[in-house]
Amino acid sequence: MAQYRVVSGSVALITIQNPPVNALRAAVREGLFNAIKRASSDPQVRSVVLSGHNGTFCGGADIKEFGNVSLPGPHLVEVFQLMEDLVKPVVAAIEGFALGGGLELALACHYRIGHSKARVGFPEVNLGLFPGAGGSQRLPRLVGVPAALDIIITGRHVAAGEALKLGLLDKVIDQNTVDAAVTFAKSVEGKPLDNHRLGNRPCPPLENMDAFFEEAMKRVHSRARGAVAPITCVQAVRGAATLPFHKGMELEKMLLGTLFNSAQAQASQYCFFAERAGARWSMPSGARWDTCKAKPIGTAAVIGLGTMGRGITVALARAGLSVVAVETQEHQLAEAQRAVSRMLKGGGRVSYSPDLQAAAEVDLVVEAVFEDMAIKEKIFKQLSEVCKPGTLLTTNTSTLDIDRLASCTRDPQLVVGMHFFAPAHIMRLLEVVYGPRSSPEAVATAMQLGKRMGKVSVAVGNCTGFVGNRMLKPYLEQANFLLEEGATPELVDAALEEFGFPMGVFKMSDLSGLDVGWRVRKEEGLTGPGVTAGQPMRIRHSRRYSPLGDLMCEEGRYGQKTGSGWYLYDKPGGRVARSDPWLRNFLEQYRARHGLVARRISQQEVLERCLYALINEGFRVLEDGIAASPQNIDAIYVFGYSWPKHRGGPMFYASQVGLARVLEGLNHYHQAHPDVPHLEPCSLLRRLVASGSPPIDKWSEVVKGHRSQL
Ligand SMILES: CCCCCCC/C=C/C(=O)SCCNC(=O)CCNC(=O)[C@H](O)C(C)(C)COP(=O)(O)OP(=O)(O)OC[C@H]1O[C@@H](n2cnc3c(N)ncnc32)[C@H](O)[C@@H]1OP(=O)(O)O
Repeated sequence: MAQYRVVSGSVALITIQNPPVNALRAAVREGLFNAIKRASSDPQVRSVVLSGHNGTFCGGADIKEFGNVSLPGPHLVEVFQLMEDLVKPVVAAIEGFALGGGLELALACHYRIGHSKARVGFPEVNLGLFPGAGGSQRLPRLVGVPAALDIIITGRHVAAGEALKLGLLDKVIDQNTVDAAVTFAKSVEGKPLDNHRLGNRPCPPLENMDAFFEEAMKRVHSRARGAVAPITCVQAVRGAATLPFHKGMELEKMLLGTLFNSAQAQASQYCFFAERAGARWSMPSGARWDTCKAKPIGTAAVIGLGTMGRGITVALARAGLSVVAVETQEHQLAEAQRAVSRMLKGGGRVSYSPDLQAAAEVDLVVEAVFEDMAIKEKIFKQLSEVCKPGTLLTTNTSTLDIDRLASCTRDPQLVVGMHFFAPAHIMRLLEVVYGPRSSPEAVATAMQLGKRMGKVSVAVGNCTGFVGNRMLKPYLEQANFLLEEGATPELVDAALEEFGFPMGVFKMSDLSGLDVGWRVRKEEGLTGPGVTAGQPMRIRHSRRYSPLGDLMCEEGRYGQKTGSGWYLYDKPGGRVARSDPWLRNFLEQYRARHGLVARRISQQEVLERCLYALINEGFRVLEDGIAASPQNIDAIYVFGYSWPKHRGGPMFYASQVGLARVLEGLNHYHQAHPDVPHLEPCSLLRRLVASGSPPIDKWSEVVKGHRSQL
């Protein structure tokens, strides 16, 4: 786990060996501890170089170990202190990554030499923690409080060049880092080390320290959306700035104790693994990630250059593909060309054409035109004739039937959905949608392409809205029903924002445009002149329906783009939402017209109705085999719908709340609203509760049992 050998006559070279990222699990900590002791007592050794096997210094503490009540082996703090106290110089040779505990390890060394491509950082905040093995105390002493706080709070990866400027690295080199570190170690043998022991150094002084920390705390409170870890980061760094090292370490230990087994830390760490679980996809046919090969993709075409098409073009170009961007409307094409060039800052290989024929020779097409089945069918028919044999035809539809599009083509097995999220070049999620005829190779190719674009890709089955939008529907529906019953957009949004969403459902709807859902509802036959004539306004397909969104659109209130929606904006395109007296009147008149009596609605009811309805649909998605696992659903929600990471995604949240409580809540609300089928607890949820509410990683056993009885 920690290889020890003496090189160049006097240098103990200690190499951490725990692939793939050399995480500091118990055996590694033990190995390091013993290796340092050995170097200390070996008379031949006058200096030490610490490195990581296979070009990676260290990815930090082993997150998989965190669930253990008592961690075996020596504690990291103990290992690092032993290293810092060594009387022989220790040089960290940093290649690849030094993250979290890996950077803390490097900070306990006396010198740090990094490769020019190396990255360092403290991503613990993303795991609901902070650098609690000395990092919060040593980093400010090395680089100063403001830089340290920024690195610790953001969790960002710092490139070697910047780390050198900050003084975090002593040297950056392009050649073999270990060789350079060995040479350097020999050059400092026998020299005094006191100033290189960060625990001995005071923090560089900071003017207006109180004001600095007060401001930092205010900023963190406003951005953390209820997450505790960022607040603890500020408290710990303040300790470093004001306390002697050993006192700071005591504070750090106390603060880490409050986080380590907290619900938020568990949720965030669950998200870390859920993010990666999507890569191990499988299809109901048994096809899997490790048995299917992706086709090589060098060129792609994007059809339709609205907002989504432009973002997709940028994402593909940034991934190194040569892209043909097609838009039949000349004016839109010219505008898109300007916008894409701006986003790519002149880089990328993109050509533009008004003609679909330009897609003839590409390896893959992403269709991103208007959400209208007839238009998409026509395009797929044309693409099938125009493109060379073997071209993968994908669609960015957010709800429509992939199989219907596939049936318009010569090779339906080459058709999959690639559902991006706006803005497509920024949002991390990609839903890869397979229909009954999509080939495993097509899925593997889309998944691989998602990875190249840096996306969190999740393979899902074909149904209306796939996973994300299918679950969103009951959530939006509840929000509208709550307005009918007496809530305001402000009340609903406040409850959801307090829960941790960056934006409540109505602000989000104003941002994305109310007309988008209106168009989908028209397509689904839920609204439109031909549909509504002679029908009761609040019932569709024998169930409760809220026409509020349709009525708003009929008034021309599409949200931010028109200057009014659920809120009022100072101008079309304005961003600052203000309460709108018009809307209050509108809701009052609507309720009066339909004999609805407004009642007081609590934030708890808002949360339970919106979130439980969404979660209930998540169970149905699992039941139907549309998502392969709750982890996949949660990744979709965290990376596509901004579900707060510290709540772990909807299915994890349900497991934390308690499945029995969710079931009870749904039963309660369904009794109160029997005309709302989305509130009726689904059978998988009932079965899970009947099986004693197993932990989330055991749900699949109940799902399998459930499916085999279908
Ligand atoms: C004794 C404990 C005392 C408490 C001390 C508290 C203070 C210290 C805390 C920490 O150090 S927490 C950990 C901080 N480090 C991180 O957050 C880094 C996490 N890893 C990454 O960001 C990335 O993995 C990477 C290092 C940038 C590499 O990225 P890459 O894309 O190359 O690979 P991945 O697919 O992400 O990972 C490969 C494989 O490795 C698993 N893994 C990665 N890091 C860890 C880890 N720190 N612990 C355990 N496992 C890790 C990851 O899950 C992948 O596994 P598979 O999915 O392939 O099974």
